[in-house]
Amino acid sequence: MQELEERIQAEGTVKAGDVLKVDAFLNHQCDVRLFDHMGEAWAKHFAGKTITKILTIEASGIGIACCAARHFNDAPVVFAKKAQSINLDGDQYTTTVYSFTKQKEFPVIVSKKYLNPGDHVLLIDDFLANGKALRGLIELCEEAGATVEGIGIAVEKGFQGGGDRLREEGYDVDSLAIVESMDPETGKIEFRH
Ligand SMILES: O=P(O)(O)OC[C@H]1O[C@H](OP(=O)(O)OP(=O)(O)O)[C@H](O)[C@@H]1O
Ligand SMILES: O=c1[nH]c(=O)c2nc[nH]c2[nH]1
Repeated sequence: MQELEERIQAEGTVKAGDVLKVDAFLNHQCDVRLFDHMGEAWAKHFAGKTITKILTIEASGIGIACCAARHFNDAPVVFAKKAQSINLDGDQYTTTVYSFTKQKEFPVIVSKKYLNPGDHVLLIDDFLANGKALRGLIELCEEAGATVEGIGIAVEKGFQGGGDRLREEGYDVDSLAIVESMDPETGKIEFRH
């Protein structure tokens, strides 16, 4: 998606440790017009698939998933929580996920009320790196007996391999920008096309 690639080139910075910082528009300050265009692009890619639910993981996927939902017949958005809470009641699907930016394991929890065997799920997230977050979400869908229809990602870091492993397994992964290489010394960012 040209618009997203241009924003990454203009406003993204490359940090040590394979970190791309795009918090000016994607995952701290949020450009909702861009999010809307991203939703439009996923709706085009996944046209023909019936999506009954959008599933994401807190925190950064939530805003993007909500904007995307407007392009999928206002499908309900469920976000997996990364902490137990007194506000979480009843039966839950749970697993654990290693967080890339926080560098520790988190529980990943969805109430059984909000993910059902009949659901056809679109997974949405801001970043795909090693694929740990998506593995967690896929596991929750498997526990629930829900079908994963596709995966929409804003920025995939292709060199970390998580996306290609999922594609090899047959998942339809639509990443709107795939970073092929990035250099913290020069700041150079190259995309896969
Ligand atoms: O493919 P992976 O290696 O799993 O990396 C991608 C995940 O990493 C980030 O989550 P993180 O917990 O780091 O931060 P967040 O709270 O901003 O969502 C991002 O939002 C994705 O969910
Ligand atoms: O802001 C972010 N930058 C990254 O490089 C990254 N990888 C996973 N999650 C990420 N979030």
